[in-house]
Amino acid sequence: MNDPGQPRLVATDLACRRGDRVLFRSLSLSVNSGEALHVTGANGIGKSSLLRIVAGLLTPFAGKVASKGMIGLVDERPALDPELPLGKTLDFWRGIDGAATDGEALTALGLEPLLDIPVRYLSTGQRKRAALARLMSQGAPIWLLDEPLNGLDRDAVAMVEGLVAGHCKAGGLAVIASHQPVAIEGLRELALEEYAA
Ligand SMILES: Nc1ncnc2c1ncn2[C@@H]1O[C@H](COP(=O)(O)OP(=O)(O)OP(=O)(O)O)[C@@H](O)[C@H]1O
Repeated sequence: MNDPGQPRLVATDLACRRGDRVLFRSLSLSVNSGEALHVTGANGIGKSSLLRIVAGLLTPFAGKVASKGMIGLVDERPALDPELPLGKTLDFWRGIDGAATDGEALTALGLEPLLDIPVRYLSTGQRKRAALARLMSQGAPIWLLDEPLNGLDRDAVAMVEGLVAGHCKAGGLAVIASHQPVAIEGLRELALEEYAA
């Protein structure tokens, strides 16, 4: 039985329709504190749509999502002002999030040498790491990560896998949509398949 004080995510009988296409139907998932779920499937199958539904950014065609704990989402659109130096835009979010772990996140993600560089000049992998730093400083127990390993080199992939594993070990939970293999102990898989009407 899950402790009522711990984060939890439950989706029941979800259906998702985009345009005139049903992407999935009767999809349920449950992720408890300490667990990570890897959502896999072909391009366009609906992984990002599922994460957006779980985050409350997209209304499901059917079904419902219940969550306990704040949700943090990292996707292809990091909310980092492209004109500002990285340090300043992370400071902006730290002011809003009010969390005190930013220094830890910067070190963990190797971002300290990049703080004076405008976000628009950062490489794909650097920008991804910056978005993860913002997520870490947010202090949300529920992490929704859409392709978090895209653009990362091998060392950075291992670093992010370690951060997610550490987050779960500390009582958080994570849902990761990724084409790439994700090496996290105990990771469960939810494989999305083509929906046949
Ligand atoms: N706003 C929209 N209106 C209509 N269709 C959309 C919209 N956004 C996405 N789609 C379609 O929904 C389908 C699923 O998209 P989604 O981004 O969820 O897939 P995905 O599994 O994350 O893909 P990828 O692996 O390529 O990132 C795609 O066919 C896409 O074209």
